[in-house]
Amino acid sequence: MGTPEPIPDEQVGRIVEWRRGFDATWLLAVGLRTGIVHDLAAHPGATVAQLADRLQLHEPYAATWCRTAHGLGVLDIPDGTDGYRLAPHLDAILTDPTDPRYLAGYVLLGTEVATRDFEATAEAMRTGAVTPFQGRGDGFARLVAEATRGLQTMTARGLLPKLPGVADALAAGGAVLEIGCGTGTLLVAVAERFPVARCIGVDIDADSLAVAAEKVAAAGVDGRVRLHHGSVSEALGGTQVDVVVLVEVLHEIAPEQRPKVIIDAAAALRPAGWLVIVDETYPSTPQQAREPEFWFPLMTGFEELLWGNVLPTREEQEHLLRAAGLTGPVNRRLVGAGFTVLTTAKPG
Ligand SMILES: C[S@@+](CC[C@H](N)C(=O)[O-])C[C@H]1O[C@@H](n2cnc3c(N)ncnc32)[C@H](O)[C@@H]1O
Repeated sequence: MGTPEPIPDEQVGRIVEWRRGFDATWLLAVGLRTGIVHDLAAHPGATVAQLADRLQLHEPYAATWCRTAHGLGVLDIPDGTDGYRLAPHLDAILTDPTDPRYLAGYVLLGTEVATRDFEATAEAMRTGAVTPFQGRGDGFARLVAEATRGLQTMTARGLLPKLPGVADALAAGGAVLEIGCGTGTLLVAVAERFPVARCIGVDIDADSLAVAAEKVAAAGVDGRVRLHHGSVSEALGGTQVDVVVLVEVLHEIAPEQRPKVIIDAAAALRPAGWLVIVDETYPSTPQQAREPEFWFPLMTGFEELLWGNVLPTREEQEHLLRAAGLTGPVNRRLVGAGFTVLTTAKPG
């Protein structure tokens, strides 16, 4: 027996629910841009009048924002008060960039970037026009870095140090190569966590690398973090590293360039070194497109259509590893909203 056909009102309900998600995303963005979210994190229980006064807001608008946010479950009303506080955990998720669940950047990437890309999408559907990542400027690069910040934190703090041998190697002055290092958040986190480790970041986006250079200098780790604009083979010139990591990068690499990038990554690894890929896996079949684990990558594929991105399927990911001589076991697990973590050690 297949799934029963939905009745018309169920279909109406689904569309209204999607539309509510659109408004909820904008409500969060407005709350972040105006400072309401941060103010409530700092002053739980604030009244509308206090918020309006502190943030110089039009009070009736602030009241509507709070009433709506309360209705959506973004805010709670502490018992016996007429004030508001953020619902549990939303202070960390929306205001703490060091939290692995931080999502404010992702919300703002939706309203600042996806909204504009979607405006151009109907026309692009006819032309196939692309506005690539590279060349969108440093504001875009910074926003992407904020959107992926939780993943970078999770990778630097939780994932890399737990791979067999990696923490010891880095603590003893070993090296990490990040391909597609963007604005350098992960490199700085690794360099700070392992005070004698060496880090190499490679990217093809000059704007991102300029921001990365600022962050690396500000963190005082510029003696151990080297940034390179161009290819991995040029950056390494034959030296080998203990770990190669790519976070939200494989799907950003043009499909025809992927085999060389992964071959270069494998060549850069010392024997028994680890390749770590944190990315999104596109459904291979129409049936998979309806499975929850593929919903997030499915949306990314649509949202990043204009960036020229084509998300890899599981089969493509595995073929790339095998074709690069990475023939050992591939560990695959799903994290967060729909990210795939692939880890494999280079044969010894
Ligand atoms: C979504 S960003 C991720 C940046 C960073 N890893 C992060 O998590 O924020 C993807 C990055 O991959 C870079 N990239 C795309 N193709 C590349 C290639 N062939 N070699 C190196 N970097 C590449 C882009 O320029 C961009 O900085």
